Amino acid sequence: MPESRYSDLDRPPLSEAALNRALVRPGSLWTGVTVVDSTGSTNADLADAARGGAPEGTVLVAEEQRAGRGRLGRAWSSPPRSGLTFSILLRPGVPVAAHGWLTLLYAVAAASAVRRLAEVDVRLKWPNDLLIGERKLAGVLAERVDDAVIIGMGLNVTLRPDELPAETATSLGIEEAACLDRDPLLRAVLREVESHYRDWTEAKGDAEAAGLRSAYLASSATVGRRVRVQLPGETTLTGQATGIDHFGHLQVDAAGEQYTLSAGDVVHVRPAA
Ligand SMILES: O=C(O)CCCC[C@@H]1SC[C@@H]2NC(=O)N[C@@H]21
Repeated sequence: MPESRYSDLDRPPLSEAALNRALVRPGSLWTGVTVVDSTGSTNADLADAARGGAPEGTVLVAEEQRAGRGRLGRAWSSPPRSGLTFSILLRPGVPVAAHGWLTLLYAVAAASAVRRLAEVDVRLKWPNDLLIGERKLAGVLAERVDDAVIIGMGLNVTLRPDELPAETATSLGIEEAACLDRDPLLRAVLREVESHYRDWTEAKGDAEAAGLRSAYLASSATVGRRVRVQLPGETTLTGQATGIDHFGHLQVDAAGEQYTLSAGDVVHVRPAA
């Protein structure tokens, strides 16, 4: 893996004031952006805030997380100011059955923003990992708290190879991306999330009508591939990923048997024949 060109000196802090000026406006989804130096987990903090009645559109960004949470009980870690670790609070007034699409919506929006600003080819591993090639650039974690949904994202920006949690991960610095400035990256992701979220809520959670299903499929690195899926528990399923259903679930053909998966850890085995 090539060395990153970036050092700790290239890790300036985020500006809370600038982010609020850019994002919090009349009619905007975003109601306030808070940047903290260090916390356990921005998802956990916003879950507490949601229980306390915090409004939709609350954004919490941490320069450092000491107990960042990942999908399937994993951890998410990155050195201070080397990535973007942030969460948003939504209170979607659409049927709960459609909420499965929220993480996919977030991944589509983030991929589009990063692609545009950083000029890298980002694709999505189901359900919501952002990949460059086969390496993970970012992950998304959604958690429900009563009628609220907290969605957190970790995006590797200037991490060096020795700072990555695994050989299967990467960062924008390592990929020699056109933008390594976290302020515009964060703004672009949140603006894109807002736009997709508006379309989706106006379509009452119908991903087809909102154009979300086709947008997800266009960015998918999983559909059409042979996959091995670690299901919750000890079960593994190997087969061909054939599509995404009405609920955002992955459809897999395993030796002629059709499966629909709502959760799981996907490994891309090899390209589709
Ligand atoms: O790929 C994954 O497993 C999801 C990772 C999500 C990490 C982010 S970082 C900000 C937010 N706060 C957390 O504790 N987790 C998410």
